[in-house]
Amino acid sequence: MDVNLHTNMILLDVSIERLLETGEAAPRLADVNIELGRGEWVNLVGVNGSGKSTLGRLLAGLAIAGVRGTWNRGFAGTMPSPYVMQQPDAQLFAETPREEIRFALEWQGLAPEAILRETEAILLETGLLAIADLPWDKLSGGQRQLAAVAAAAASRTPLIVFDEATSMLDEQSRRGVREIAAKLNREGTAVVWVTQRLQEIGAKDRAVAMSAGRIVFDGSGGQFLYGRDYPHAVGSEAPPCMACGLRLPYVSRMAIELARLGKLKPPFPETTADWESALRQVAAR
Ligand SMILES: Nc1ncnc2c1ncn2[C@@H]1O[C@H](COP(=O)(O)OP(=O)(O)OP(=O)(O)O)[C@@H](O)[C@H]1O
Repeated sequence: MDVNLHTNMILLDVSIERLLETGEAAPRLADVNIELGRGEWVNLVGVNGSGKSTLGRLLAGLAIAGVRGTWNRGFAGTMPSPYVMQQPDAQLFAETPREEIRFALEWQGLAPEAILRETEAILLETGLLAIADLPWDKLSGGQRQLAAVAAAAASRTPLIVFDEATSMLDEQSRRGVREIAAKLNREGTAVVWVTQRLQEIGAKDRAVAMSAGRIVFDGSGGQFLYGRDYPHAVGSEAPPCMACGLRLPYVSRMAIELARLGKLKPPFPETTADWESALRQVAAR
């Protein structure tokens, strides 16, 4: 057995340079240090061009030229992990959702009956059964992305990287993809979730933020939005989120303002139901 399978994935001082049009070298990744545990969920955030996709691809084990540093993919093994991108079309191999999922299962060398059984179960679970045999051009972008994610999930790898996989989707498809990722994670798959949607990150979830190729923050979602003292207090200085050029989500700005007025104390509500009850209390005071 591979002794690495129970160890964390580790990148130490990893850098990649890129050449600018002027001929100068600029960092694509600079001195990146990160550790990822088996079954962990990591949110990777940062402004456009900050290096999220490059790091995501590296964590997925995809080859990138010119990488320097040390890395060990530990529990993720030596084979590349599925890397789900924004645009589904570049990652679809087969002609229909059913074939796409069957291919992923065939790669694992399952027996034909097991492939048939699993394919049906996955199609049913992901809500793709009714459109399982339609060609891609008869499906919406959201349905094609769901099929790509279902196939990635079928491959049962210890890690999946989602690179802004829901950014082009409507709310229903977005929820569908997110649910598949959450289920995989509950079952033990580590997930790297690259996103620009900060409202997706829970206060206790791990957030890793990048800026100009560097990791500039690695901590909880709450600390990223409200400062290092969260949930005990809200920092008076710009939180790490703003320091790396991202806008605070609307609800976070509202929470900070209510805290400043003395009407709300951290930890702040997270679900819609908790917000409704908190706002009722604020209004009643
Ligand atoms: N194949 C490549 N060769 C050279 N430079 C690249 C390559 N791909 C990306 N870059 C550059 O590396 C930097 C980081 O890009 P990357 O795509 O990793 O960032 P990102 O945070 O994912 O951005 P976005 O949100 O726009 O996808 C950018 O300056 C980008 O222009």
